Amino acid sequence: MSAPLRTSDPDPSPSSTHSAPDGAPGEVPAVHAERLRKAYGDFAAVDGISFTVPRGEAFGLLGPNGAGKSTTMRMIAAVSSRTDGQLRVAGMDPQLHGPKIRARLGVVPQQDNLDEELTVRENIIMYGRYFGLPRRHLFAKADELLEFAQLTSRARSRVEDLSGGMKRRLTIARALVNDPDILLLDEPTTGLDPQARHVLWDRLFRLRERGTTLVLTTHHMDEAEQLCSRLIVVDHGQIMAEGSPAGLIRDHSTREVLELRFGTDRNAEQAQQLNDRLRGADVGFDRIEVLPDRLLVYAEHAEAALEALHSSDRRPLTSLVRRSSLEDVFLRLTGRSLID
Ligand SMILES: Nc1ncnc2c1ncn2[C@@H]1O[C@H](COP(=O)(O)OP(=O)(O)OP(=O)(O)O)[C@@H](O)[C@H]1O
Repeated sequence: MSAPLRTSDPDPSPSSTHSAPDGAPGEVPAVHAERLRKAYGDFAAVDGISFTVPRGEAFGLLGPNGAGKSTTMRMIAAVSSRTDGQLRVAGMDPQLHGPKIRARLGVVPQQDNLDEELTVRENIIMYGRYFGLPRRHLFAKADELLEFAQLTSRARSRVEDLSGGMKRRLTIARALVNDPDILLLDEPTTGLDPQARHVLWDRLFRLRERGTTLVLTTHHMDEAEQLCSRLIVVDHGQIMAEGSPAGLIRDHSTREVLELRFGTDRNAEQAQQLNDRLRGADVGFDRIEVLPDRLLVYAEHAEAALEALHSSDRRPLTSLVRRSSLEDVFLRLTGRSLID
């Protein structure tokens, strides 16, 4: 579905010639940002971030509300100008080549902006007309995309009759009408139920397999883990860490976590005593985080840590052993939870 990004793209901007910092030699990265900054008055929503997305990658911006993810996406989509730094999309400067860049992008905004008056199929066709696609091509394309989005049986339905998951799939199908090299997705599954999210992840995974570059924002760690080959963790407009989901977990957390609940009033007081006890145990203990409703014990061997506690008189009300996740990485890096 994706046409390759070519190094020979005509681009009159002298500042847009640069070598690819990542990916195969000679390949222009899908996105390249250097000390990218966006300020509103004195407030820096994006505060000097640098990253490269080689083509074909599924790249994520993971961070809490207000981290600056959407602002970054708007600059990539060439609908918002940067205050400072460099940005290239398919080798082009969004401030100089907005229309050319937009022709090669698919954009899935945070809020669905489908035309509620039109049918499902008409939404795709109308959108395709903005790109000047020929009518006959567009009809065939709409049918292909409806099938991809598993909406063929709803082609004649009005948008207002669709479920939230179906609307999201239609927004993605519509964004693919111009065969984009790069698909930008802002919070693709926020607000959807678990089943709808999995259907959507499956569709996005297929796009990734076809070579479409995916750039997505999310504050859901499971989404980042499912979809992204690499991601940046963003907070207060800055990059806290960068890597693959597995690499980030390896670098910033223990292998396992033991979650303990002693009761709301007792969690904090238990933490210090447990800390002292686990320091002396051979369980690969790192630290304890106190959350309002539970303690998180970071240890390489959480089951063994639990056993060490069972031999004491400090019995938790509930206990759970799990693998470390990106949520733990975020907590480690920022001292805060991803979901407020
Ligand atoms: N037009 C604007 N004027 C002033 N401040 C803005 C504007 N747009 C965004 N901001 C601020 O910039 C910061 C980053 O916002 P942004 O929407 O990029 O965050 P986000 O990480 O995408 O979070 P969310 O998931 O909630 O959208 C926020 O503090 C927001 O209030």
